[in-house]
Amino acid sequence: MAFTAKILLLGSGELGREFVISAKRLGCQVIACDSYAGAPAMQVADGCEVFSMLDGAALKSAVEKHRPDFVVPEIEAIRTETLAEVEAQGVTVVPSARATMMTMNRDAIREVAAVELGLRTSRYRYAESLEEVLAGAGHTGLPCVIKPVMSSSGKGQSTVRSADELERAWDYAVANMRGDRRRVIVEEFIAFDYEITLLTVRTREGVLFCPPIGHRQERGDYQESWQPTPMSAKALADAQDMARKVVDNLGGHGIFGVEFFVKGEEVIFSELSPRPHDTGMVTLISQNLSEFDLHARAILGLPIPEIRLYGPATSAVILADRESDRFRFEGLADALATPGAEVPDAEVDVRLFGKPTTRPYRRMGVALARAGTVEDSRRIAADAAARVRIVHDEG
Ligand SMILES: Nc1ncnc2c1ncn2[C@@H]1O[C@H](COP(=O)(O)OP(=O)(O)OP(=O)(O)O)[C@@H](O)[C@H]1O
Ligand SMILES: NCC(=O)N[C@@H]1O[C@H](COP(=O)([O-])[O-])[C@@H](O)[C@H]1O
Ligand SMILES: [Mg+2]
Repeated sequence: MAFTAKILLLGSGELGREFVISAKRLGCQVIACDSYAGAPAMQVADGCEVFSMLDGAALKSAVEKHRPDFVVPEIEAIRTETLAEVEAQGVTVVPSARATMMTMNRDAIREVAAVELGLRTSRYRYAESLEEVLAGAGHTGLPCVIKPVMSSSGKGQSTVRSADELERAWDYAVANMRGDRRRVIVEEFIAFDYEITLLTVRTREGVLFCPPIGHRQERGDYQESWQPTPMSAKALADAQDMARKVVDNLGGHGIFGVEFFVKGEEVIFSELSPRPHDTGMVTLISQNLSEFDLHARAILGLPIPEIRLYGPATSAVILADRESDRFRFEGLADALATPGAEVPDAEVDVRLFGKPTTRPYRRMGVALARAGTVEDSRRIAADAAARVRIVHDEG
């Protein structure tokens, strides 16, 4: 069998699963890796390996065993020193070993954005002790947001409104941080009007943008995302300009999810993922090429003649509420029948990720909706998501 390319995927969640489908449609062979067996992307890949992505030796031996053309990170927490070694040996790390290293560490990417590129960010300080947290909050003012430098999906993150909450926020960050650096970023709380993800594709021919995605977060994790989100031409141009500067600095080819806060006409850079973004799952229904298709094409050097929005669309998450490995979904038929006759142009779809276990707030699926307006698509996607119920078999 002749494959277009061989890909080693590091992380095998829902984003990886859709990426595998896109890459396999273009004739790639994909080996999916994660720390547990039966992960979502493994179920649709050609092969799999189970090891911790933070285990450098295991990562190296997976690369040696499979000899991939591309190593494609899907999660943030990866032994990035090993990726640098792999890259030095001639394997393409997507988008680049440096990009994965910089974005895994909030302090590293913040230095690039705020200091090297001079982009507008929130005021911030780093802290490695409670004393430094107190000093940091003195610099940013209250409220402030405290986040481990290594974490994602809001883990270990809290917003502090009064000084007596700082100690709890520090303890919470330390207890939920990944990796071995006891370090947090203390950020000025931005009372933004709205926040966006600007999906930015870096290809051999240049940089392309998807229409901006708006989203709503709870506990630092996204609940719904919609596309397009209304923005002034000036704010969009500013966001695109900043996104281009950051991705050009990071280099390589692929899709990036660049996050901004917008307040009035002011656009504030927050952070970015050098890979498909969770809020970008809306593109599974909104665009001619999803963020996963775009990532695959950019990596493989295939043309992207046009990114076309089919119409306003929303993704809404389906979350679990407890820890369990004995559960099933109910209401799928009901969800797919949303919205019935009253919105004739609407389309609804569901993605269930196939995660083997539930835990509180774990994302198990998304409902997708496209309609005549963003408001209609939000309402329909929320309805459809609510109709999918996770039922637990007791005993
Ligand atoms: N400085 C801030 N001011 C106001 N809100 C903030 C600030 N920092 C973070 N938030 C809120 O928390 C959300 C999550 O923050 P952030 O993106 O930094 O965390 P994350 O753990 O990297 O999440 P993910 O990995 O899902 O992108 C933001 O999308 C925003 O809604
Ligand atoms: N914000 C990052 C993000 O959404 N990442 C996605 O979640 C998966 C982990 O899910 P899990 O924690 O339920 O295993 C990751 O593998 C990735 O697909
Ligand atoms: Mg984020």
